[in-house]
Amino acid sequence: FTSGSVALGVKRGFCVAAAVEDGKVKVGDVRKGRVRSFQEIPHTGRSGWVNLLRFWREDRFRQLHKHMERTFSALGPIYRENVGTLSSVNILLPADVAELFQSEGLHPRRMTLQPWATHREIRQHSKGVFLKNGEEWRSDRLQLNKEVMMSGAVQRFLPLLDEVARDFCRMLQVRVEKEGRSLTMDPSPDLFRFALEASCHVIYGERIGLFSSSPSLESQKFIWAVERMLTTTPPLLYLPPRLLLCLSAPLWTQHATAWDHIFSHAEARIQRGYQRLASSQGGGFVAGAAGGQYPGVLGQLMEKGQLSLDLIKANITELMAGGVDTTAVPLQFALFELGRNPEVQEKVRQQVRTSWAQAGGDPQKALQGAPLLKGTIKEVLRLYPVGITVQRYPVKDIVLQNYHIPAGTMVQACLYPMGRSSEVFEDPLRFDPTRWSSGREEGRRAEGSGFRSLAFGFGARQCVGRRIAENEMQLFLMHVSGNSRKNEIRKEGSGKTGTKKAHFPL
Ligand code: HEM
Repeated sequence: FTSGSVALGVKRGFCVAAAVEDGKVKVGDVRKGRVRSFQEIPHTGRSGWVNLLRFWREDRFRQLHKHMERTFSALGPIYRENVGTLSSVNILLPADVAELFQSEGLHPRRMTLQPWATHREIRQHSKGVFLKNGEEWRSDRLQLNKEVMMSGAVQRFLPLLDEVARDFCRMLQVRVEKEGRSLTMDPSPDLFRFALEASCHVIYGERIGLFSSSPSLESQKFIWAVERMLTTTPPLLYLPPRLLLCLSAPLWTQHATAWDHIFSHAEARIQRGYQRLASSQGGGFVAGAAGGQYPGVLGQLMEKGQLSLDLIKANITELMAGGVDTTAVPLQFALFELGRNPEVQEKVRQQVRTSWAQAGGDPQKALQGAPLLKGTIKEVLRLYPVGITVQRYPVKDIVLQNYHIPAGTMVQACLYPMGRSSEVFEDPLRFDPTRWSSGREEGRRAEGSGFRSLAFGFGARQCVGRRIAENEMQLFLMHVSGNSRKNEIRKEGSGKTGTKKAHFPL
């Protein structure tokens, strides 16, 4: 992760919106050369199958972010790509993303992750918001928003995340004390446990004891299953899953088995949650009646009864699958960046300490008083985005970089190259959480600058777990870095892929 920033080879086109009228680009404008045609967009080769072969041969699936960065450098700020059965238009400038966002419609659509969808279909599981589209998606999504996105929901689940973050720090402190003066460790397994413990507490209202000296093997297996499911997804995206299923291809079998495991883990906990709630309410669910205690997202959805049990299961399983790697990996990068930028770490720590002292023990107030925590997370996700693209299918014709994009084309905002582009960010490789502070000049650097922080996607279809993830990560950093004067994070080792070890001295 030490590459240079993206230098764009082509100048930006002129005013994009002028040629679109009533959702259609005027044919005359295309013919007269005012707007260039779709076919003229620079591309990486016409044959999707030849490209797919190249991807396999050069192992590009694991380096897709680098491939995109290189391609933008070579072809400019927009290019087309066909790989296997998929075709996309790729963009990275905020003004273009803003244009895309304006044409996403009432039911925004992402690229379907076909292997995930095929798994649900062959096992006859319902789909959750991640895989649904249209009105079906919207009606589930509105229910979920109430439980995980709205400010009332955040207030309900924040104390649960705070409890898990504090316990994690206590466990770390005990380890530091046992080790003597300092502790050097690979934080990765602990971060995954932290993320799973936090997810289970918020989603099921249940602590699962992952910080004990003998955490359960079942939970470890769940973590492995999520990792296996995620690593087998990219190569499967470009091949028809049903064909692989017929051939019993090992890649497909591994993928489907990983999903089966994720489903059975969720199923067992949902059953337990159901029984717990039923017994606490004498057999029937009444909204808000679980003894006044917050019963977790699952309990809330069951109490309200607006979604069928089947849909609750589908959505809860997706929340669980989406909730572990997504926060554990950025936290690892946060430790890495804070470790190798001690002056930034000190600034964050100072702000956290002051805020903590003024917050009177209220974690939400403490977070609000320490905006550098939010800046740190934004900065980590800018440099190391979890999902490297956000895709949409515009519902009307649009013009990007002066090229005609017909409605229904898959357009991807490429987050990794955007985060490292010097056209979009000043000194892009510098880790600087203050660049997100309000009033900083840089905020106005690029046109459409509201569309520079896109790690959670945008609009009505943005990440539904966003508030859980942001608060979970910020509380973790608050407790690990600032709450105790003793915790100072140092980076140890020099692994190519980021943090090898974190060092916590007394
Ligand atoms: C750093 C952490 C995370 C990042 C960067 C992230 C990123 C994303 C992105 C980019 C999308 C697509 C949004 C779009 O199309 O505009 C998404 C969707 C989604 N995420 Fe996350 N996510 C994170 C954490 C989580 C967590 C903790 C959960 C569950 C608790 C979760 C559950 C979901 C679900 C269910 C969707 C589909 C939403 C829909 O289509 O309506 N994510 N996420």
